[in-house]
Amino acid sequence: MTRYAADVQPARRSIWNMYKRLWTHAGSQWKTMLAAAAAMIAISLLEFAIPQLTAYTIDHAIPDKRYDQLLWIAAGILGAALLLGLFSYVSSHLLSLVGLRTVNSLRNELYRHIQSQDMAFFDKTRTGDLMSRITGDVSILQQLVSSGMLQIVTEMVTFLAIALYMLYIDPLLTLLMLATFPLLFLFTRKVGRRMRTSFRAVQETSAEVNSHLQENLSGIRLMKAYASEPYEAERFTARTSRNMQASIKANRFSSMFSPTIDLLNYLGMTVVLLFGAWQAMSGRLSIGAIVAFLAYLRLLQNPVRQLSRLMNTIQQSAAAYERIEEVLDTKPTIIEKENARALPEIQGLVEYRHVDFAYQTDVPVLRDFHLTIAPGTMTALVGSSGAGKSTVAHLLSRFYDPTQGSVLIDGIDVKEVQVASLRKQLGIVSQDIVLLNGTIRENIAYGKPDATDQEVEEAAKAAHAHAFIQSFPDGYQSAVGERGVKLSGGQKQRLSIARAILKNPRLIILDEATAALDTESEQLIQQALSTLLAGRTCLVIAHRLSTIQQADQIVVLEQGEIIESGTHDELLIRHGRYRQLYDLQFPKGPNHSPAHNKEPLPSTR
Ligand SMILES: Nc1ncnc2c1ncn2[C@@H]1O[C@H](COP(=O)(O)OP(=O)(O)OP(=O)(O)O)[C@@H](O)[C@H]1O
Repeated sequence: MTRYAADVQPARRSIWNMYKRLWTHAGSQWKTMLAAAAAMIAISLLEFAIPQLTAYTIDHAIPDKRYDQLLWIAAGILGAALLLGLFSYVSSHLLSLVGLRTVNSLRNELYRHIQSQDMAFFDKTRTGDLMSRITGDVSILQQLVSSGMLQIVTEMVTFLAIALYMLYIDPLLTLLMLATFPLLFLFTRKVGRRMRTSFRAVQETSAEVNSHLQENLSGIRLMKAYASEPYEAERFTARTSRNMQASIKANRFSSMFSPTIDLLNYLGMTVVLLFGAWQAMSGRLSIGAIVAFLAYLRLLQNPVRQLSRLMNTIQQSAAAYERIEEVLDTKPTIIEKENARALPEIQGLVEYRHVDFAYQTDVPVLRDFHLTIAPGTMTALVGSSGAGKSTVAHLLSRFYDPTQGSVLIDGIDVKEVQVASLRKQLGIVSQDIVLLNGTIRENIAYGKPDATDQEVEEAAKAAHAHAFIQSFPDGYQSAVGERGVKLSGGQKQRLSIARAILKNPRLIILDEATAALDTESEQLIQQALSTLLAGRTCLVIAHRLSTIQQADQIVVLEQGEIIESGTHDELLIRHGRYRQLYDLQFPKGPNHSPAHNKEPLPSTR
């Protein structure tokens, strides 16, 4: 299971941290909380008043045969009951309001924090696990805020008030009764810890189920293509079983809790009854007083019972909070400098200065990578799979930072500028095309949300996408399903090119698609790319050499090192690795290759 922070906080500290964090989100609602607290105090007062009326009836109204008072007493009890109902409604409504708002605010903080993480974080984190932290774990905290935060305080106040009153009435009896409370405290502490561990296991296994589900459903085509449904069902069942076992264990603890508290409470009641009866027999206590005392005892035990029930919520919340805090404690390594300035409008000079890079510290991916790309020219990176081509592009977008050396745009180190100002000026067309749920228009305008309809249409025309978009009944307003399943591969690519054309960046990173398309679609895409690349600085990660022959510079990369570079013609003459790759792709020369039926990317010089 993923642990993000160095380690999990010790038990008590994380409860304290949890309250502190919740307070930062709930603090602004202090007025609502105050109103809820007032309603809860009113409830306590009314609960205190009702036994007083009972005691009065038994001790005075009945012996004195005060028929005239019965109606008043009944009215008093009913009135108090009505008010009790009203205040209960008010307090529970206000508390759930505070809970929902707090949790909403915490969820948004968590989302923003996750968004601010660097790519290295997302490389090692499962999406389903994050989703379950943002949804499931945060929701668990809502229960605590709604029913717990304030209730804890009011129950304690009620407890103290009643205990003081009883001490005043009969100190000895009260002390005897309170003797069971240390036992309660010890029990709660001991079981509480074990409860938290078992709740944590429940939440972790449930995150496992979520992750598995998320990965499985988004790979549903693969699963069906390989007819692996029974295998996947079995793997899913294994995860749900682990979750069920963990829940059963956690339930065993929480089910044990209430009966034990009740047993200890009955112990207290037995003491009161026996001692009180003995005192009444010796004439030191009235019957009414014993009845009232027993009623108060119930009231005194109520907060204890509530607190013990709350213990469940607190431990479950603490376990959930630990998982939330682990994410909140992670610090991105790609951090903007405090005085970072916005990257000025770029001309397009790109320099890699002696760059070393590793995803994991012990596996170097780029070694002394040194490259200059002049403004408005096209540089193509070629090399075997895994040579480090995409990594070179990632460093330019500052998805990662070099371990040595630097990456500069127009002479400015990308580490010195605000990340957003850098990425706003980059256009990335990747082979892994992501279309978001929304309309075609929204997808094209993703990099420029304020674009006019005309601008969107022009970009689509330039990307040869306008015709197919118009053929849909809803045109630009057509919805694109999850990952654009309603579009063909070539159509998706043209949409992503239209998106980049509309953004109009000076610098383009093009991760060429490897998947072969039919000739017509391929030609349309190459034409769209010609429009996109013309006049801009382009870094092309090339898989097919047919498309880059006009590049101003071709860089051959092997195992993270540049082994040769030059123009297509220069490299062919050199008879090195490029020539080797070229001969592999075009065994009988480019004109005989089926792959060559494509328009080469333009020279941008
Ligand atoms: N996110 C990552 N975390 C760890 N290692 C990675 C990550 N991305 C790539 N690598 C490793 O870095 C090396 C270079 O990968 P890169 O994707 O840059 O190669 P590439 O030349 O673009 O390959 P391809 O042509 O197959 O796309 C590979 O060994 C790869 O396994």
